Amino acid sequence: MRLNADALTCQRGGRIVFRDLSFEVPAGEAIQVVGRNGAGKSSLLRLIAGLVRIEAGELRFEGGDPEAPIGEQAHYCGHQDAFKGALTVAENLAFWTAFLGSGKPGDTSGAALGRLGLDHLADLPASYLSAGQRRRLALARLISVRRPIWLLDEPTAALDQASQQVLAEIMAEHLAGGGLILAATHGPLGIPARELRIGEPG
Ligand SMILES: Nc1ncnc2c1ncn2[C@@H]1O[C@H](COP(=O)(O)OP(=O)(O)OP(=O)(O)O)[C@@H](O)[C@H]1O
Repeated sequence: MRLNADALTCQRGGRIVFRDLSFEVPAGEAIQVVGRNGAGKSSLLRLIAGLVRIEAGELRFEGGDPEAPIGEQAHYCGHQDAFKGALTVAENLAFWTAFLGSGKPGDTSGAALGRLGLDHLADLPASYLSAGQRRRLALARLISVRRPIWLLDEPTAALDQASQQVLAEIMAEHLAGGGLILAATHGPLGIPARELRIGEPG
């Protein structure tokens, strides 16, 4: 599998964010998207996820499912963690597992909660979670449903050292299993990654 971006241009609010951006991500590789504030790192991840329109250029996912949009073969973890505060931690993850996995049988959400150290909080309403716990719940989706492309926007934000280590292990396992990762971050990612710098003048 390989994600190919060819001369991508992204426009938001009538202004060009980046243009002619080309790169490729082979299976088993992580890309760290870096650049100044406003360079378009989040926009790039959202564009790959299918949440922002491609203004020009082309995005292809070789070896993926030709029938499915790339966004449906990707996990997108953005800045905002999408949960219903009144539902418990376990209920929120069960919802996302069914939704993202198209309701396929085999509930892997219990194991995912354990891996992210949330099993003792499973029955707590999500609104009671701390910032780092919320982020861990968002990341639990990555392993409760298997998708080859991971698009992670500042994934280590709010995570303590131990949780950053768990995330690094999960990412390394995903790469070892032939997955791809694009992560936008200002800090270290915790795994070997190739740098993709965007938004530089010229
Ligand atoms: N919904 C939107 N409508 C219009 N413009 C937007 C929208 N979202 C982002 N932008 C603009 O797109 C540009 C790129 O924003 P983006 O969030 O992708 O940058 P970033 O590199 O992720 O920044 P940061 O490091 O601050 O997170 C910015 O100039 C921003 O103002």
